[in-house]
Amino acid sequence: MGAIGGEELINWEKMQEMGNGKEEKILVLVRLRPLSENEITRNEVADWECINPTTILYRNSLQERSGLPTAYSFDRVFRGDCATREVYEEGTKDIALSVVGGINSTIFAYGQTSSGKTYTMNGITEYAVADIYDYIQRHEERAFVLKFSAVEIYNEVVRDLLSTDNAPLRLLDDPERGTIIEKLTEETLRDRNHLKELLSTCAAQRQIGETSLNETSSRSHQILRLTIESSAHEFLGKDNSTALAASVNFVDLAGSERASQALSVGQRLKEGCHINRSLLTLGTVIRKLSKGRHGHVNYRDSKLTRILQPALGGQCKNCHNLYLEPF
Ligand SMILES: Nc1ncnc2c1ncn2[C@@H]1O[C@H](COP(=O)(O)OP(=O)(O)OP(=O)(O)O)[C@@H](O)[C@H]1O
Repeated sequence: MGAIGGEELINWEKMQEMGNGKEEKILVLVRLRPLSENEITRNEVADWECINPTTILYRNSLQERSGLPTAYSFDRVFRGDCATREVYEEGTKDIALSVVGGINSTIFAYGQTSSGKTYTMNGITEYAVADIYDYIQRHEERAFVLKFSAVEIYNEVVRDLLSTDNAPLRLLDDPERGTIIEKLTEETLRDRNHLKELLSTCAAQRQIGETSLNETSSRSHQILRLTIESSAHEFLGKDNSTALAASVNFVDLAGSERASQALSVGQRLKEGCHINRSLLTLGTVIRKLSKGRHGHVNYRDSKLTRILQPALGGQCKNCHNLYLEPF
């Protein structure tokens, strides 16, 4: 992504180009996690190393027959000692903020259990919300309405994270809007503190399981959706309508560990199967979309991809997505 110009948080020309499909719409970033205190105590060493801003090296010589490290390239890679602020500023800010310009966007965190997905997404969501509100404050010429909803998908069951009612929610097909979630709470936000309160509610409600890899592992996918509608206060004529509406999704995916590695049995194994199947579907959908969306895209194979279909490009012209992959 290019630099953001001057005072503006948004580079409008760039947004227009993205909306017109002239620019890359899927970016993949990798963030390495620093070793935890436990890992340091066990004398573990990191297998991965960033050698430049777009390349990481895998050097686990035990598993490499050739003994040579393998290099992998991504749109951007971040070292273990970089702050979340840096990941946000350099990798995700433009994408999160494209929502105020009327462009749908989605930021996913994908990776193995305990790789730092929730840590990274919490920080990115917080910075994005602060920037969006700062932008709104500086644009008094427009009227903004912000709406927020949040769901988790656990074992292919969808639940409302803003409701104390734990009942599963149904997905319905709307001919205009694609998949919609029946009876989902959508809060109209009063101010940024209201959103902070709702984010705390979501964190408390999210299904937490315990695995042998991470004591507070998230075994569900979480989708936080912020929808922003805006229009100019001044009427510019019906042919010059400036009304904009778009959503940004912050998606913290469940951990993708192998069943054998996590010593999973019973409920944990069932969770792992659902998680891996939905991640596989998401991967297939993203791969097909990145190749130009020819032929059938299997959104319907999991609840995760059904819910994200409008944002991923199933129904919209203006979409922009980021795949953030902590190792
Ligand atoms: N960049 C980082 N710097 C410091 N600590 C980190 C970083 N990333 C993650 N951690 C810590 O590592 C632990 C695991 O992180 P986190 O819970 O975010 O992983 P996760 O990928 O979301 O795991 P799961 O899929 O099981 O929910 C947490 O204690 C978190 O505070």
